Amino acid sequence: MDAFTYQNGQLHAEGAPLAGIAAQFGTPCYVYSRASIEQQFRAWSAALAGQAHLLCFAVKANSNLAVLGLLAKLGAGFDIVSGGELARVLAAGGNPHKVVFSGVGKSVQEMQQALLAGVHCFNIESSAELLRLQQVASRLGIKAKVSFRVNPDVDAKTHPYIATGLKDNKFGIDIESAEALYQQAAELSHIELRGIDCHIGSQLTELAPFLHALSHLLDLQERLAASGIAIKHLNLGGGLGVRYRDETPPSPAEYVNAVRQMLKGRDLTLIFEPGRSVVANAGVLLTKVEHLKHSAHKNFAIVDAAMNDLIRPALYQAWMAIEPVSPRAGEKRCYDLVGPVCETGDFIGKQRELALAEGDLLAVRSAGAYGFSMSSNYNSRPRAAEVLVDGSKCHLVRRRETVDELFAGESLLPDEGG
Ligand SMILES: Cc1ncc(COP(=O)(O)O)c(C=O)c1O
Ligand SMILES: N[C@@H](CCCC[NH3+])C(=O)O
Repeated sequence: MDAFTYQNGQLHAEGAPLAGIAAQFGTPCYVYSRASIEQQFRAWSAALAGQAHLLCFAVKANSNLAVLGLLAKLGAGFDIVSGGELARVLAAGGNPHKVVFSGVGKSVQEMQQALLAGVHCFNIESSAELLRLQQVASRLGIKAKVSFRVNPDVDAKTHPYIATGLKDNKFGIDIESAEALYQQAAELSHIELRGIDCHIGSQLTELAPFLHALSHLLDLQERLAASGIAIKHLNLGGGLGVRYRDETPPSPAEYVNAVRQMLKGRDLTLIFEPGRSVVANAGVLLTKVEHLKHSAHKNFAIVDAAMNDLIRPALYQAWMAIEPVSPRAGEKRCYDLVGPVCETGDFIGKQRELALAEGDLLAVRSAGAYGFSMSSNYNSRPRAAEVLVDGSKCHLVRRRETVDELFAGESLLPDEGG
C-alpha cells in the first residue's frame, strides 16, 4: 500500500492534502501515515504467526512518541540503544519487558536504568561490557538477561557506513571467540544467558546475507548446546531494506519464511528488530521552494529543508524520491535541490527533472525512517514539525521547535566588571 497518492492532481497523505498540512503547520514538516505504519508492522506479525517471537521496533528509525505509541498498542516490543530511547518507550506506553537493549557503549547509569525497568534482554557486544553489567546487576541484586551480539563476518552488500557485520566493523564479538565468552558468562552470578544476537547491516535488499549469517548463528547454537549452554532465542536484528528508487527487497513474509525453514525442528524464539522496513515508506518530508537560481550550467532549487532536517543524502549519498505536491504544467529543468545550510554537501536530491516555481511544495518520499530522528540544529535551525495523518485527520505530534529553545540551556559568562 502507498499512503501518498495524487487525488485530483494534489498529493495526499491518506485522505489529507499535503498542501493543507503545509498551510496549517508550515514547512519543513514530516508527515506520517498511521495506516501505512500499522500495515507494515502487521505484515511482520502475520509472517511470524504460529512461531514464538518478539518484534522489537528499532526506536532509532523513528522515535516520535505517537509512532511508538501506535506500535506499542499493536503489541510491539522495542529495540533501544540509549537511556533516552528507553525513556521514550516508557513515555509512549511501551512494555519494558519487551525491550531489548543494543549498542556498543552502554554506560553504568543506562544499565542501571534498564535493569530497574526490567528489560527483556541486553545485547552485549564485548567482554568488558559483560563484566560491567555483572557488577551493576549484582549491586542492584537483579539478574541481567543477556545475549551476545556476534559478528559473523558476512558482507551485507549495503552502503559501507551502514554495514555492521564485517570483522573490521566495531560491532559484535568475533564469532570464533564467542563460545569462550558464553562459558565465562555462565559462571557469573548475576548474568542469565538467553540468546544469540546479530545485526549485519541496514537496507539489505537480498536474502542471502541474512541467511548466511543465520547459518553461522545456528552452528554456534549447536556448539553451545553440546557444551551444556541452552539458548532460548535467536535475535536476527533489523536490516530489511525498502524501495527508495527501484530496489526490490524481499517482503517481511519472504524473509521470515526463509528463516523459519532453516529453523525447523529447533525450539527457539525468534526476535527481530526492524526499523526502516516498518516506517520508511510511511513518511514524507514536506518542503517549500524558497528560491530558484539558474546559471549557464546549473539550475538550483533552494528549498527550506536542509541536511540538518534530513541527513541521508549528505551522509550516504542516499537517493530519495522527490515529488511535487501540486504538479504544474510548463517546462521541466534539471535541478539540484539544496538546503539553506552553509555546506556544499547540503543537498536533498541532485539532477531531478522538475517544473518548479518559487513557493512550490515538494514531498521527499521514504523519509519516515532515519529522517527526523537523525535531525540536528546545525546552523541554529529549529527542528521540523511532525504530523501524523489518520484518514483525513491530521495530528500535530511534535510542534516545530522555537529559536528560544535552541539556547535555553546556555548562559553567558559572569560579568567581569568591578
Ligand atoms: C542493532 C540494530 N538493530 C536494529 C536496527 C534497525 O535496522 P533497520 O532500520 O535496518 O531495520 C539497527 C540499525 O541498523 C541496529 O543497529
Ligand atoms: N541511519 C541509517 C541506517 C543505519 C542505522 C543504524 N544501525 C540510514 O539512514 O540509512
